[in-house]
This record gives sequence, structure tokens and C-alpha cells, in this order.
Amino acid sequence: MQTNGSAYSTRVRNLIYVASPPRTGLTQHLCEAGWNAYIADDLGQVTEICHGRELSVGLVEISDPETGAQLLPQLVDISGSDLNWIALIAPQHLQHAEIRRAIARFCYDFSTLPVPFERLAVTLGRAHGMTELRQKMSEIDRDASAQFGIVGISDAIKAVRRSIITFAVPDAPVLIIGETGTGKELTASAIHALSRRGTGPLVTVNCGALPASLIQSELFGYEKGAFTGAERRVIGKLEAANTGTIFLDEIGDLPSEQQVNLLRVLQEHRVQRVGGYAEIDLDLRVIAATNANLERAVKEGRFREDLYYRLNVLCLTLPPLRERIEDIEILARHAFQTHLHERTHKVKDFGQNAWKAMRSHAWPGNVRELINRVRRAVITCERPLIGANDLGLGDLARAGNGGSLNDARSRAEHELLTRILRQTGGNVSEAARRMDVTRATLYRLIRKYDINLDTDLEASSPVETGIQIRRPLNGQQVLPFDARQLHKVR
Ligand SMILES: Nc1ncnc2c1ncn2[C@@H]1O[C@H](COP(=O)(O)OP(=O)(O)OP(=O)(O)O)[C@@H](O)[C@H]1O
Repeated sequence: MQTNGSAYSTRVRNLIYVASPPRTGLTQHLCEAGWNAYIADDLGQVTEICHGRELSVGLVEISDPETGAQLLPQLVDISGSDLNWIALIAPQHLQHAEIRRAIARFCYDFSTLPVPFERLAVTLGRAHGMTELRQKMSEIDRDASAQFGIVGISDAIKAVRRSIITFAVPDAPVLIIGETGTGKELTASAIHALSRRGTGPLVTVNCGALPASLIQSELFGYEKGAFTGAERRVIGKLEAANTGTIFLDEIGDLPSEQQVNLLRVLQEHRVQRVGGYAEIDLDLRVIAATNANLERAVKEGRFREDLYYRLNVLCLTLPPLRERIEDIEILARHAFQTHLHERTHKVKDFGQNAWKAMRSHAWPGNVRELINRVRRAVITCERPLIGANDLGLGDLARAGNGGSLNDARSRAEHELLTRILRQTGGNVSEAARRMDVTRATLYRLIRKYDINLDTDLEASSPVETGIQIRRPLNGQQVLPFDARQLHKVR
């Protein structure tokens, strides 16, 4: 039921009034004071009313302290945390500790019955004002916290955004260090876009995804007839990045022979196509990224020291998501909004246990994993609130702290799995052989870590034959995610 009071007010203020039965006098007052009051007497009606409406205040009458204490968290779960609840309660019921606790935890305010409407009107007005203020603040926060498409409010991510601005000005090489999915490519794109080369190309090469035999021609290009099958001249990635930026992802995986060649290009600013004689002048900036410990690779002789120092002029480290838990909510909300148009049901927010699970999860796949989990939940969740199960984190809603031995094992397992899958270009049979597990186990791990072979191994090259997963693994829809928020050429 709805009572409409918009004739008395220039601005519409929507309120939900939960009572069984509703007080006729009160609904009339609400109407006269300019409230659109939606009246509900059970949770089903609350769900229906809350869906798709901009409500600012909830008014709930507690007729029994015990059921009331259970009702309040359910109301907040249905309405989402943006709505301010005000409890109306008889004074004697306030003797029950349970209901006092629930009101303190889940309500914006309360009034004891009978309540003069003038007083209640003030409380309602304040609650409405607070909701509006919060919405405005979150809009402002959202804008400020998403500069260059890099969302986050933690000190660490703020420092990253400051570094991006600083590093965009000079033309010096940048080395970005961070685990998989922490936003290395996004950061490189932002530096490029802000730099004087921003109108030039940004070319990405995933050094870990290319077999050694192909890297040379991929980077340097080749002339017609340079080798069997070279039927025409092909421009390499370095040449394609001329006047712009080349982003060398997974630089630690570059084979040593190519490390020498790259070093020469960086020193001489010139490139020679395979099978060609001409030296082509290059004017480009290099941004490299690694999720491996390059210093250790240098010490162990796997990575050239001179190349390391040439690349590591400006260095930026991206912290893993588990070390900046304060970013989880804003990132999840950002992913939720981004993919809301894909929802198939009435999903409108995250439930309490989803937040709990997200805070407990170790996020071995970092922001990429979070985006993919939220996206999948938005599409598949059939209820108004996304739960931990919809995110595939059901177990964590009950336990987990991110720092346990199991979490560490999971991280190591995930890292190895992604690396091998990249190296094999997504070839499951080959990856299973290298990891010494059966294909069934590999499929299980891929599902466990929510790895999407179409997008998570984006730059992988399908050079090796064998079974390539291009279809859903568990009967669910494949959810590709477009990482390219800023322009680039692959
Ligand atoms: N702070 C952030 N805000 C918004 N989106 C982010 C953020 N960090 C990462 N992402 C998104 O997460 C996904 C993974 O990011 P990106 O590809 O830049 O990570 P990466 O560190 O380069 O990963 P990998 O090492 O696996 O290549 C992308 O979709 C990117 O847009």
C-alpha cells in the first residue's frame, strides 16, 4: 500500500513503514508531511517495496522485543545499508537487552510509543538528510577514488595514483612490480595516457605468454622470406610502439637471448627486423612489469643485471589486495555498478555474509579475481542481496583470516597455475603434464581459482595444439572482462 503526500512537498521523500497493523493516524500524518509512505506488514512486502525504489528512511514498529531483535538485521539486509531505519517501540520493551542491542546496531534512531508526530517528523527529516548526505559523499568519494580508472581509498593506492602523476612527466623507463591482477597493466596504461606520448600508441607484449621461438619476431618483426613461412614483411611490437610506449609485461620471463637484444634496442634506440638490414630509429618509452622477484633473478643469473638497471629507473610497487582490505568494499561496489546492466534478476546490493567473506578471502588473483567474482554474482544471483555463496566464497563466510597456512598454500598454487597456463598458452593438457597432475585436477584448480582462460591469460598465444578451453567449465556462462580501460594496441 502507498500513501502519497507529494502534494505537500516540492521534493519527493520515500519512506517504508513496517507495521502490523499500521497506525492509520500515523500514515495520515506522514502523507500530510510530504512523505511517500510505502506500507509493509511482512518481509515479502518489504523486499518488493525496496526493489528498484529510492527509499531514504525505514520506520519499523516493534510489537514484540524477541521477534523484533531478529527482524531488524533482516530489514537491513533487504534494504541495504543506504537506508536509515527508525524503530518505534513501547518503553517497557526496551528492558530487553536483545532488542536494545539490535536497535543500537541496526537503527539510525528510535522513539518510544506513543510518539507525538511533530517529534517523529524531526527524526524522520534528520534520517532522510543523513541518507542524502551519505549518498552525496559516496558519489564524491567514488569520483576521487577512481582517478585513471584506478579505484581504491587505501593509503597504498593513493600513493600509486600520486606516483602515476609523477612518473607520467619524464620519459624514463618504469618498472611496475606486483602480483597477478593487482593492476600493473592498468597502471602502465594510466602512465602512458597522462604522458606526452598519450596520443601515440601503447603496445603490450606479454613476454611470459610467448614461446621463446616467437619472441624475436614478435618484438622485432621480420622481412619477407626471413624464414620459412615469412610470406610478407611484419612490423614488430617495438616498431609499432614508435612515438608511444611499449609495455613489456612479465619481463622476468624474457629468454636470455632476447634480453641481450632488448638491451641493445634500449641503448641504441634502433631496431632491425629479422632477416633485414635496415636499422629503424625508435622513439619510445618502456614500461616493464613483473610479478617475480627480479632482483633474485639477477642474483641467480636468470636475468641480466644491466637490463635490470636499465628498466628499473622509476619503480612502482602495487600492493596485493589482501594488504589493503579497506579497498575491497569500494572495488566490489565499482564492479557491481559496472556490471549491473548484466543482471538477470533483482539483485540490488551485497549481504552481510558477502562482505564478511570478501574481507576474509586471501584474493590470490587480486582485483581481477574480485571483479570476476562480483560480475558472476551479479549475473547469477537470484535474490536481492548477493551472498557469500554467489561469490563462490561460501566457506569463508564462516571462517578464514587470509594469513593461514592454507591461504599461503592457495596463493602459491594459484600463482603456479596461472604461470604455467600462460606459458602453455592455455593448453590444459600441456599444463597438466608440466604440473604433474591429471587434467581433471587441473580443471578443478581452474574452477577453484576462478581462472577464465579467455581473458585471464589474455596475451597467451595459441601456438601449441591440444585442448583449449573456450567454453564454460562448470556450466556457467563465460564472463570475459575487458581490462582495456585506456586505449592500447596489442
Ligand atoms: N585499482 C583498480 N581499480 C579498478 N580496476 C582495477 C584495479 N586494479 C586492477 N583492476 C582491474 O583488474 C584487472 C586486472 O588488472 P591488470 O590486468 O592491470 O593486472 P596485472 O597486474 O597486469 O595482472 P597480470 O600480472 O595477471 O597481467 C583489470 O580488469 C583491471 O582493470
